[in-house]
Amino acid sequence: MARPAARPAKPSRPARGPDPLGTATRRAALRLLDAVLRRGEPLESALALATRALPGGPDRGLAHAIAAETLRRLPDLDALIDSATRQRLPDDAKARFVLRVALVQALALGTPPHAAIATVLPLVDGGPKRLVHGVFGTLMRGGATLSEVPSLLPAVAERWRAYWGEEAVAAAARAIAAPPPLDLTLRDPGTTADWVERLGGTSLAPGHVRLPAGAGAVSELPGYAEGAWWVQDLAASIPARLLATGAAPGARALDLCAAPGGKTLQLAAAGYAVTAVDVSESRAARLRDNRDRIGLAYDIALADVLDWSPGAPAQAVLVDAPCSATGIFRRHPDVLHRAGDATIAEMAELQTRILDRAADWVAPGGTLVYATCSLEPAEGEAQLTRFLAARGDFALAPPTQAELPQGVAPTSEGWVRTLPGTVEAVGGCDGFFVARLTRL
Ligand SMILES: C[S@@+](CC[C@H](N)C(=O)[O-])C[C@H]1O[C@@H](n2cnc3c(N)ncnc32)[C@H](O)[C@@H]1O
Repeated sequence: MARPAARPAKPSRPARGPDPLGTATRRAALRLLDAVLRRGEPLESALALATRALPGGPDRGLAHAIAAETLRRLPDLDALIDSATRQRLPDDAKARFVLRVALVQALALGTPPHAAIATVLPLVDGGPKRLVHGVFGTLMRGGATLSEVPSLLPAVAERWRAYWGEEAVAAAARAIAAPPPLDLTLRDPGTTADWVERLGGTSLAPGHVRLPAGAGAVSELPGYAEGAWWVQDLAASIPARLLATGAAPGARALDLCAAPGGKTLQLAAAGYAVTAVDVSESRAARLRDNRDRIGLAYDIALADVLDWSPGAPAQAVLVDAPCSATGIFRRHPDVLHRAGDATIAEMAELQTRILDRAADWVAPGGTLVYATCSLEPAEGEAQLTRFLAARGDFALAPPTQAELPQGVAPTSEGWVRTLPGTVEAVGGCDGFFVARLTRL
């Protein structure tokens, strides 16, 4: 029998030497972009693995900043790249990724152009180095700039234009450009004026303090160590505000989908005996950490709401449902790249299952609040319309103006919808849908 011919040895890839100074950070930024854009992972979840080779916090922070700013500016960066290449680079070409990272540094992050390109060129080793160098050089010599207000991704702009109109799309683009303020929720709303003064902030509601962007490290701010407040966007504070009204001390509240626990803390501070349920172990750990730091009491159940059930119905039930999270795009620009029609439909289906199950745990005369940090009506308005049509034993309990922050009003339907233009003149807020219902 003839022996099979020996296979020619594969040329082995030369081992990669150590990265030149600064390149390891850009390599990590590239890995983050790859995780978000090619694999659909959340930027924050990809961070630990992508940056594990970096020596410390500042390098990790820079890798994160490069990736986040690239995601904010992606349509404009790509338009520049396309304007300088004869043949369009495929969306997933390494050269395009590397050019995005070089350009965002030079045009948005203040890195000198020679450093921006020198630190990324080793990333295309064995690839089209000359092309990358050439495109970058052409754009720099031609005085390329990025517009002050970034362009929204076309698919997102089209979706939101259809739902919310042109002005909301323009406000969303402006919101991407401006770093959002820091919102704090106070453990004791009665101390609002004191904390506004101590922290040098402003307030749009009892128990709320707003500090300008860049207020410094959160853990260094007065009141952090003593647990006087926690970080929570103004819009995110609305769902629990609607349950705090008329809370009977010691009444039972279920906070389903609770971690990291901003709303759990509000409910506990309002006097409820809260059970906080979440399926994620790592996120539930933050429920514990926050409880320890703030010094409020609540029970934590690590469980899937679709399997779990409470021993008895509760006076208050909060469903802050998992969602596409497109309403938090200012702090998490990756959501806009990851949440397409399929994700939105998948999340809406999960929300339906959670909401329908949770509704049965509301005691007669009790209150149910349903909320999502999404700008997609399928996860808000349509979800509630469906629920109300199916459940004659629930009725909307519209919020009063006094229950809502300044600048936020209930809609004519009787729920709350915050949009990119909401309170824009004083720093804006996340996009949320919130509805309160009473069980008859
Ligand atoms: C929007 S976040 C909650 C934010 C939280 N309410 C707060 O204010 O800090 C949604 C949460 O739902 C949790 N989750 C998703 N599916 C779940 C399920 N089937 N059962 C329980 N929790 C779930 C996720 O782990 C996530 O922490």
